[in-house]
Amino acid sequence: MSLLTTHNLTVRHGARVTLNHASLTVEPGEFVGLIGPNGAGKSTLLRAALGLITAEGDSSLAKLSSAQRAKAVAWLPQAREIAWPVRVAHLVSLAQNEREDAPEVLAALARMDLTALADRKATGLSGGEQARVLIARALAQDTPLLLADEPTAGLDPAHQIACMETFSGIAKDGRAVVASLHDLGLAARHCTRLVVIHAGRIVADGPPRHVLTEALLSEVFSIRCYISDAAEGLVVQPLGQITQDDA
Ligand SMILES: Nc1ncnc2c1ncn2[C@@H]1O[C@H](COP(=O)(O)OP(=O)(O)OP(=O)(O)O)[C@@H](O)[C@H]1O
Repeated sequence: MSLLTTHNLTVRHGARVTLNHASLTVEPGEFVGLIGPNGAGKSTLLRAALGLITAEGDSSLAKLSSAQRAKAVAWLPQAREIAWPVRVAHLVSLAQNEREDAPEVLAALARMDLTALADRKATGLSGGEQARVLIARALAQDTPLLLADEPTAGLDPAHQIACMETFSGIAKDGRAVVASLHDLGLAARHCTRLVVIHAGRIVADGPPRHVLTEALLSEVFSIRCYISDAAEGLVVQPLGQITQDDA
């Protein structure tokens, strides 16, 4: 059974259409990377799919009551700053009725390399450490679906890889993750599927090898990339901007 279905999801901000008839179905086993330039509509799609902002069209999650939705989906928003001076373990345990010894809480802390920081005040951590705490809280919710808005932002390379491998593991377990991402290399290597948003529209949707072509990267991102199907997997490295002089 699909974990998320949107049909013709459309968002307007005043006269501007910021999400234009976005239709998407997410199945168990998928790790979907949402990619697109700044302002393309990635956060808008995630928030409209969750029912957090007013939208036309349908989303299977937006129809749920808040109690049903908390069981169906975990949500990691883009904002990462933690305002409450609570212990890290306590903040993560909020996803499990404040049971700090719940296996989901302990596993999430370990997965985000936070076990040694579990007794520290969350507000006293670095920006990247706070980001890992919020990812851990979303993981501890242990839902069939996780929606994450730029989960790897602010993380060092090792923790970015750990985050992507964790999400990949969730998909391999038969659940699903949809994450907006700016790092095309990480998206190419770890996602099972990429959905490209450009000016509010879904313009490509498929396996990374099919989606990440020179033509699409030029058209949507105005960049040149090195693309190689290496033994380790698909490698995509942005090389430079395409300017009007190159056209
Ligand atoms: N509350 C709002 N009022 C007016 N315009 C908005 C509002 N929220 C978003 N937008 C506009 O909607 C468009 C899509 O924004 P969105 O945040 O979805 O982009 P994004 O793809 O997530 O970008 P980024 O990569 O920069 O996070 C942008 O042009 C943005 O300015």
